[in-house]
Amino acid sequence: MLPIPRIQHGQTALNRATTQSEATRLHPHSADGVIELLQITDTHLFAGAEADLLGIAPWHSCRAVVDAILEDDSPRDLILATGDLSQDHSPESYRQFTRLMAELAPPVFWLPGNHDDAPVMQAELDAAGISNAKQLLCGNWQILLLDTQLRGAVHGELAAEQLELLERAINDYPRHHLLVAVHHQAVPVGCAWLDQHNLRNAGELKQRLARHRAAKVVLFGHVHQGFDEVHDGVRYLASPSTCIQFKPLSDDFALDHTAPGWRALSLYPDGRLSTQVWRLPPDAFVPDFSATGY
Ligand SMILES: Nc1ncnc2c1ncn2[C@@H]1O[C@@H]2COP(=O)(O)O[C@H]2[C@H]1O
Ligand SMILES: [Fe+2]
Repeated sequence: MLPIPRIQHGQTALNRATTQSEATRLHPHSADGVIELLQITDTHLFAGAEADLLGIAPWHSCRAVVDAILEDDSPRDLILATGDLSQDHSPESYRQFTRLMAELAPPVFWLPGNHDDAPVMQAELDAAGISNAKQLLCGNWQILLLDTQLRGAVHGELAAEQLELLERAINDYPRHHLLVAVHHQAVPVGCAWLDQHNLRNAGELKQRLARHRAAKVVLFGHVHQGFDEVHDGVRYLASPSTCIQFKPLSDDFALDHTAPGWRALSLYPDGRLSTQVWRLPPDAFVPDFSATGY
């Protein structure tokens, strides 16, 4: 009798993904080894497409973002969905997400945000054939998707096993450039109300990144605004949400008058990167402030 093939941890149903040890290998489309990726974050979807979040319907704004991405047919290698995919935690809200993502060709990888119900999320994304891989090797880059969710809290924390995953990834692939994706911000973004809801043990992340000698990028969601700063040699990047935007540099909770968006990144084999925030046209899905009160 032939042995039953053993599915290794990290293996996915994706065409272009093969597995070695715990990491999932992806092969960049481009012959020169540049990795093209998109960040989509904080979709905050409900079960119902018409449901409202502070003056806009997140399904419709996410639908418009997917349409805008589809207008540009340049090849992409992967999409990172950095949490708060659901607003109401319902299985149907995750099915709304998987149906929208199914329209985009590249494989999607994900991590949970403070709003997500991780078991429901995983069940629905698994059922839709979306990979649960959290350690990717793509060309000269390693991409890690870490879980910062602390159940019941708005702020985040990296649990011991997440820190071990990071430590192991750095030890196993010291020459790969490293992109760590998380939900919560590890550096202040300048909004006092939101910076209380940060990654509480960011120091643990920073200590480990400081030991890594190749390029280092931390990509996060949660802040519903674009962000791009370098701290101690680490590039910290965030994307606008596909729904509501928070007002930059505001001490108190306030919405911004900017349109929903996403981030595109090109990761070069030598560790450089280029990146750009894209948004829907001005005034698209900007809430009526007189109605929401913010
Ligand atoms: N009016 C508000 N004032 C303060 N916090 C809020 C308000 N509305 C929503 N929030 C919370 O702030 C959180 C920050 O981003 P989240 O998307 O995690 O979800 C948000 C809500 O949990
Ligand atoms: Fe969010």
